Amino acid sequence: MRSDASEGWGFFQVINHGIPSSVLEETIDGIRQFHEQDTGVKKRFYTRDLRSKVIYMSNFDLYEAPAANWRDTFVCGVVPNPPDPEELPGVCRDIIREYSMQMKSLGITLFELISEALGLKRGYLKELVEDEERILLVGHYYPPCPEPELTLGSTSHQDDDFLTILLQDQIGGLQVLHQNHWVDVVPDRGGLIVNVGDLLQLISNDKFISVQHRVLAKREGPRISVACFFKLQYPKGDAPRHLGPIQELISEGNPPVYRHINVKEYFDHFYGKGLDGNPALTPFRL
Ligand SMILES: O=C(O)CCC(=O)C(=O)O
Ligand SMILES: [Fe+2]
Repeated sequence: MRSDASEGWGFFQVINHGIPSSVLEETIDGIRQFHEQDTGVKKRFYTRDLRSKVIYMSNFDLYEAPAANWRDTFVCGVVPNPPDPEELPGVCRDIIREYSMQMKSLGITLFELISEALGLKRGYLKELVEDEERILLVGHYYPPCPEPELTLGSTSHQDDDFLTILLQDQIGGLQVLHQNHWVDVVPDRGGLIVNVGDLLQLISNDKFISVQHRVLAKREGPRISVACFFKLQYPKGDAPRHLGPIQELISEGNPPVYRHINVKEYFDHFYGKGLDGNPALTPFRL
């Protein structure tokens, strides 16, 4: 595992993940094939309802964010309730199921390593999310852009999850903010990128930092990326689900940086503002 950690741990590249390169290539290919089908075929999956099991759309935050992004997106929740095979698009059905299984197992390993890095027992984070874990598979398609200086593939943002495992093709365009400079994440064939998200920043009390990232629009393309978001299920009903800095990480010398939040409150804030470039955790800082 390589990391860029001089400002807190926020961004890694995982190389020895054990996932066959053919699976990575077929996943990119499957998502590309989905997006390159006739509009009439894709229409069946089009919805702006983020609660749907399978979603095809452009800009989830079209009506909230200040600007639209130059990309289309396919989304499906793969854990805990994956769609029935026939609910998935035929062109990428099998590879989505295979890739999801690989992600679930890599996610467990990453949660174990991060628990240990925080000085906690290996199973700590896994137990914390047990029964509530939600993994979303998100397949982006960034078409070639005739005027890339006028727009972005994705506006600067931090992810609303614990961590995101990201697979990108060879086109490039992803950048992370490091010491106030945008740094290219150069595509590495066979490598997977791991971005720390807001929820891990919150519970680790800023030991891990949610990485700010964006995607440039490019004349070359299309660019395909597949992001797996490890998050919590959106709380249903009235029972609040609270999350705050892990007790074991708090001491007199290390006071909590965040208050305990209701997860619904965080998600409502994140989706209410869209990808507007502002950190979603700010209102929850003490
Ligand atoms: O396409 C990429 O490389 C990044 C995607 C991303 O940041 C996201 O889905 O949150
Ligand atoms: Fe992201």
